[in-house]
Amino acid sequence: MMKVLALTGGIASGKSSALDLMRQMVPEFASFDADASARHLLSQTDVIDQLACLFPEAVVEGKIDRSVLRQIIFSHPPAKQKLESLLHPLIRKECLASLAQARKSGEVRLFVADIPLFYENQFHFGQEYELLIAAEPELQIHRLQIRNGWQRAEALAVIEAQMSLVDKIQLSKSVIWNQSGLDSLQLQLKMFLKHIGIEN
Ligand SMILES: CC(C)(COP(=O)(O)OP(=O)(O)OC[C@H]1O[C@@H](n2cnc3c(N)ncnc32)[C@H](O)[C@@H]1O)[C@@H](O)C(=O)NCCC(=O)NCCS
Ligand SMILES: Nc1ncnc2c1ncn2[C@@H]1O[C@H](COP(=O)(O)OP(=O)(O)OP(=O)(O)O)[C@@H](O)[C@H]1O
Repeated sequence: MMKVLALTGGIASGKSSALDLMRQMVPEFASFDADASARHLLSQTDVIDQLACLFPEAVVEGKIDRSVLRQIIFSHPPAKQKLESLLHPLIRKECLASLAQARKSGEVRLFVADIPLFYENQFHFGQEYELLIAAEPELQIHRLQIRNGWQRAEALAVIEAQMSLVDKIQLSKSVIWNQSGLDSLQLQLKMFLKHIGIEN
């Protein structure tokens, strides 16, 4: 029987790292990545055409400049809402299609959807389990400075636009603290998977 898990957490909390580890730990594994879905959608002509009307400065030579778009939406809440109204229904559709495909294959033991805004948007897709990857804001900022080369203010703009860690912890059924090394993350994931009946 396939288990369906929603994986969430703030920016740079370690969701992709957790997803990669689970992929290595569980042989019959399938996943959906909402950020990858958004990137794919932003390369489609019909979406680019709509964004060219909404945010002309974010379209350069017929392509979306994601860095410009990020600066627009995180400094202007109504712009963020417009982008989300366009993309979220499409991301949701892709998530449901990916889940349906995993079910149909009959070979998947664990399906994980990495949904950064799972709690902000009440992005329910038929998940049976929810797992929050938690890291404190100072560590998120540090990781973004290193991984993305961002300034502190750029990182803070995104973190402040997301639900606070405390609020997410209150909503979440399971939490993994990702504040030390990958070994600790892997160990906690192993325990979580055992808890939901997936031995590895
Ligand atoms: C703003 C965009 C163009 C920035 O692209 P970029 O390549 O710099 O970032 P990437 O897509 O890898 O996202 C990184 C992280 O930013 C955060 N983030 C992205 N969009 C949002 C948002 N609308 N609200 C709050 N945080 C967000 C998430 O933590 C995400 O994991 C892009 O994130 C986007 O298209 N966002 C809108 C779609 C969306 O809401 N995605 C989240 C899916 S649930
Ligand atoms: N336990 C850890 N130990 C050391 N580095 C880590 C750990 N977890 C994550 N990182 C690093 O922190 C950064 C963010 O991690 P990751 O990309 O997994 O987060 P994310 O939540 O998927 O990010 P985003 O929301 O931006 O897509 C990466 O550079 C990753 O290598």
